[in-house]
Order: sequence, then C-alpha cells, then structure tokens
Amino acid sequence: MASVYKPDQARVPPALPFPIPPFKIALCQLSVTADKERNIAHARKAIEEAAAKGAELVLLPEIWNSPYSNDSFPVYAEEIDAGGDASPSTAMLSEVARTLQITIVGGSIPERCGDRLYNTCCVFGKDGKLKAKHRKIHLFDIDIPGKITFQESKTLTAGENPTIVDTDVGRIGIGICYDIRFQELATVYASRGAHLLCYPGAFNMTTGPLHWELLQRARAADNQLYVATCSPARDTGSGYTAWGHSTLVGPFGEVLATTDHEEAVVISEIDYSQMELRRANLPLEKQRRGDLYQLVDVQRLNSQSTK
Ligand SMILES: NC(=O)CC(=O)C(=O)O
Repeated sequence: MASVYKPDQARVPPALPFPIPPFKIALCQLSVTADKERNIAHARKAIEEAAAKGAELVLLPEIWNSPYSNDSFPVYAEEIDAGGDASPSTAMLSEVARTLQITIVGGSIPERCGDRLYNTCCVFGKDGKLKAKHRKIHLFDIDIPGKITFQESKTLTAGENPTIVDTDVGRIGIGICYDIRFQELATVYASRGAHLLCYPGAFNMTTGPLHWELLQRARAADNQLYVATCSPARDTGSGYTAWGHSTLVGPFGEVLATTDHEEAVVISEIDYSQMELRRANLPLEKQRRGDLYQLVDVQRLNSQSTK
C-alpha cells in the first residue's frame, strides 16, 4: 500500500541537528571581469579577507567567474567532477575552504555536463569536500521591452532538484537568483528544517530596486528563517548591469546587514536562537490551516511512495 503523504507533519521542522553557536557570515560582493584567472584570484582574496574577519561561512555571487551573458556561459563553463576539485574555479573554493577551515557557498558558475550547460552553485565544507551542487531550477527568461530582455534558456538547462545541505553552520537551502521568486521552494526548504536560505543572485537595474529586498524579506518572514543573498558588484560597462545590494535578513524579516552596489565584504552575525524566539512569538506553523490548503513536497512524496 502506498504510504500517505502528511505535509503538515512533514512541515514541523526537526530539531537542530546539533547546537550551533552564533557565527559570522560574509557576503562577498565581487567585481567580475572578462578575465577568468583574475576573477578566481580575486574571489580567493575576498574569501581570505572574510575569514580573517572571523567569517565561518562565506557566500559568493551568482556567476562570479564569468560575465553574465549567453555568449560567455559556454566559453567560461567548467566540468564539475564529484569531488569538485578538478576545475579551476571549484578547485580554488575547495582548497581555500580546507585551508581556512570555513564553509563556502560558492555563488555560481556556468557548468558544462555533456552537451548541456547549467548555472551551478557548489557548497564546500571546511574539510574542502564538495557537499552539494545546486543547478538553478528556474531559468531567468524576462522580457520588459525597453528595459530588460534576457533569456537564460537560450544556453542553459534548468536543474531538476531542490538542494538542502547540512553543514557545520546549519542546514542550508540553496537557490540561485530567479529561484528566489518561487516561494514554494523556500517553503519546502523550511519544511525540511532549513535554518538559512542562500541565494547567490544578480538582479538588475529594473527589477532590483523593486523586488530584490522585498523577495528576501518575504522568504525570511514567511518561513521564519535567515536569508542571505550575494550579488556581483555593479559594472555599468558590462552587458548586464547587476543591482548589487547583497543582504542578510533575519527570521523576523529584518535586514541585518546590507551594502550598496560597490565591491564589498559584508560581515554579519547569524544566531539561530532568534529563529526559535520568532517561532515562539508567532507560531505560524501551529496556526497554518492544513485543512484548507497544503503545499506538496513532490520529492518527499515520491521518496515516500517508493518505500
Ligand atoms: N537574474 C536573475 O536570475 C533574476 C532576476 O534578475 C530577476 O528575477 O529579476
């Protein structure tokens, strides 16, 4: 007999996998150029600066090793092996995570796999091992005439899996940029006990001012968890102008740290006891009307039905 899916039970977040004391996160808002070697060396320097300032978790921007363009993705793409240490960009992340003993949510780079390209985020543990790989699930296809037209689907293939990963600094759900617009993904991560959602992202000059902070605060307030974003720094000379404004939002929807559009290493503190406090103040989970509406975690449903 097929097992019965009980989303409301599934939504009760499991206890923290281990007590995690407050720690520092760094958002490395990097300038990105057409010189890949320079981008890699530059990212390494920023990660070293972040670690020297006490960060135990470092987040990089979306597409930090390449210009953000359909012409560039195939040229800058790397094959990412299971260990994550064979391609130049991820080898640097693995090595620096191990040397500095920090967790890195490595922004994203164009990934080549067979004849497909993905927009991919690699997460490295402090032992330098590749712990997870998230391929952008929702491709950014937008057409606002006279403002912005971009079609990632011209060159990229969408990922097929939500990605949630246990690290030394908590259970982290990963999304890349446009993924943040889909609240169901964030809610599925919350239902699986995520403490923090990390979204490397490169919003633009049209959507950024209106939507970037709004979406982060909404994802955090809806799910009563931390949300961190990291953008490339703005380069008005490039084909795609990033909004910048890398930000950390707390579980009450409050902006804890942010920056403007220049290069920056933003350091802030994450304290998961704040999540427990906010969930006690406002027990949304207990108040949710599962008798009227429910979100189905399709992956979990499928895994239950094959048991
Ligand atoms: N660049 C993106 O993936 C998303 C974006 O800029 C937007 O949603 O707006």
